[in-house]
Amino acid sequence: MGDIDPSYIQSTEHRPNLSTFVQVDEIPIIDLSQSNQLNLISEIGKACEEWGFFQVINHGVPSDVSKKVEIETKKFFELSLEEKKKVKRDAVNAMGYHDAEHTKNIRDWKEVFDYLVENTTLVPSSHEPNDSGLRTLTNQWPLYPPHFRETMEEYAREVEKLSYKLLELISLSLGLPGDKFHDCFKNQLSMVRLNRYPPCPFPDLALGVGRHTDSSALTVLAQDDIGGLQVKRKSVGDWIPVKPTPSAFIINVGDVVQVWSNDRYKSVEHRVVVNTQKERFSIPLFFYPGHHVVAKPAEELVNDKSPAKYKAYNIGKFYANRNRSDFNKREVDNIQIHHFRVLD
Ligand SMILES: O=C(O)CCC(=O)C(=O)O
Ligand SMILES: [Fe+2]
Repeated sequence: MGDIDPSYIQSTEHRPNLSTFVQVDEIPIIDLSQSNQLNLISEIGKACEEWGFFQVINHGVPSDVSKKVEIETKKFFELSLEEKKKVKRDAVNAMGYHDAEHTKNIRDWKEVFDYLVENTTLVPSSHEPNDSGLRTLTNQWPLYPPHFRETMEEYAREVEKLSYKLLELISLSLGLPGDKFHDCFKNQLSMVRLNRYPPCPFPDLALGVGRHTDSSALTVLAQDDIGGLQVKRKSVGDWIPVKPTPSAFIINVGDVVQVWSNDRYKSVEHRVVVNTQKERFSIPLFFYPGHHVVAKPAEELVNDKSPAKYKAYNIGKFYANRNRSDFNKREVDNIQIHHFRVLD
């Protein structure tokens, strides 16, 4: 079996307890096709408040589009490493193939392919606060498999529609206008990530993705039937596996919604455990505002009794800061939204 590369090893307190790994279905499942809109909004609000996570069914994304994406994803990862590395991500272009992702400076047991929902978008040239320059970020598309690009673009368009719908429902559930945040997604930095978690001989030491919150506004995740995603239960702090539900999407509140909602909805920690037997695929779309957006608690939710819990921060700078940190292992902690928290 050999030894594990030390860069993958989680510190003792963050290793998964595999003996208690049971599939329970506690994360709410919400039917988006229900005709009672008020009920739907209230189910979404409750799930966001209690869990920060829920699954949606009858969501409108055509099943053939999802199926095609699964097939193309598998075909891409089956290519030789040499072929995949023709579209590898580097320090300048954050999009493409990558097999050395780090979460909290520990290497994840996975390989990924990232692409932007808008094929070209603008990001700050650097994370430096005084640098107001912008640069263009463009997707890298592999030559093989031949239908990869069109399949991925079609998928992104469909899941983007669902993301806008969820954003509207979440806004309404906070008592805000449905279109409150719509314009924040002009020039969006949203990205789709194809994740492949290979079987791992050391599932007790490594994680597919270490514990983290998503820095998006919200995340719309498709997973296969293997399982491995775990969510930290808000009330108790233990790790709850998200049982795969056929053709459902898993939705989670990201850091931006936590800030917009002034902490009513929390961006909840999650992680992925791996197993010795089976590879697993998952596909999140991180629905992410444009670089120009200044994130701060919605003014309707702030008053004398409930003052703003966050200082305003620029989405583009946050993104630029994060993107330099997951490419290489760094000695300092990544930027997090709690750095913008107003101290009580
Ligand atoms: O693979 C999964 O189920 C979740 C992946 C994840 O949390 C992420 O990529 O941010
Ligand atoms: Fe995540």
